[in-house]
Amino acid sequence: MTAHVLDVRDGAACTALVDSLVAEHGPPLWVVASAGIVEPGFFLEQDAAATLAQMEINFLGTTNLVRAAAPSMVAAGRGHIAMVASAAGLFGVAGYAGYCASKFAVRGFAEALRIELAAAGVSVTVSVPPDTDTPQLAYERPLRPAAIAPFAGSGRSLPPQVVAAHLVRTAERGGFLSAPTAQLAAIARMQGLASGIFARVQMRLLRRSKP
Ligand SMILES: NC(=O)C1=CN([C@@H]2O[C@H](COP(=O)(O)OP(=O)(O)OC[C@H]3O[C@@H](n4cnc5c(N)ncnc54)[C@H](OP(=O)(O)O)[C@@H]3O)[C@@H](O)[C@H]2O)C=CC1
Ligand SMILES: CCCCCCCCCCCCCCCC(=O)[C@@H](N)CO
Repeated sequence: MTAHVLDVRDGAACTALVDSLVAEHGPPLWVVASAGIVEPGFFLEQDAAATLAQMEINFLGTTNLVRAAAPSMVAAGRGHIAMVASAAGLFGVAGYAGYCASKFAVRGFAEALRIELAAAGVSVTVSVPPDTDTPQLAYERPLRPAAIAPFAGSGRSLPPQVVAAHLVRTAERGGFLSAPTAQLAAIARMQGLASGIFARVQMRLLRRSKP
């Protein structure tokens, strides 16, 4: 296993790294966009830099990686694109307005991209986990507004391995939302009804228009 370091805000760096990896190894079977940050705090008490940083890394960073990797996967006709959003990308959580926006953005992007790539055989899956035991959660907990902690911190936090394994399983069976707890899965199912129908309608249109 090898690791390479880059800033996902740098689209050119994402393209250069992915291009060199594709040249060496061929198109990826898996791409996981997980880089993210959280800056908790009530919106009116936060500066614009926090909103910007969360959008740039969580949302635009995700699109930079996908833009770099997807063309070779489409050409290969296979592969899984997985993105890590959040339960805060399913519903609003006070104290997380900018974070929620960035994660809703990831989910909206993925929902549309999934339709666009379906005929090419490339799957798109989004993880919407609750609190997960990582350094980010340790950073976030003391900054989470106390008034919202009874809701935002209501569930037990999951081990990252559980979240990751659920995402892989969901992608492998062609599912869209990976909601790794029963409650979140129920919420995702309720909310996704219309999106699921609209996706099928659009996939049919795209398949028909293919030369
Ligand atoms: N932990 C939680 O409770 C939850 C997390 N999530 C999401 O899961 C994803 C992973 O987070 P998690 O593992 O918890 O957090 P961590 O802080 O533990 O890890 C985040 C990773 O993102 C990287 N990263 C941050 N900024 C950039 C950047 N500009 N360019 C490249 N890499 C960057 C960090 O790299 P480095 O260390 O080098 O800065 C780090 O490896 C995030 O998108 C997060 O929002 C979703 C729901 C719950
Ligand atoms: C009837 C009530 C049912 C409620 C079920 C859902 C409860 C879970 C609330 C989840 C709050 C948001 C988690 C944000 C995780 C996250 O992205 C940050 N930890 C990032 O670091």
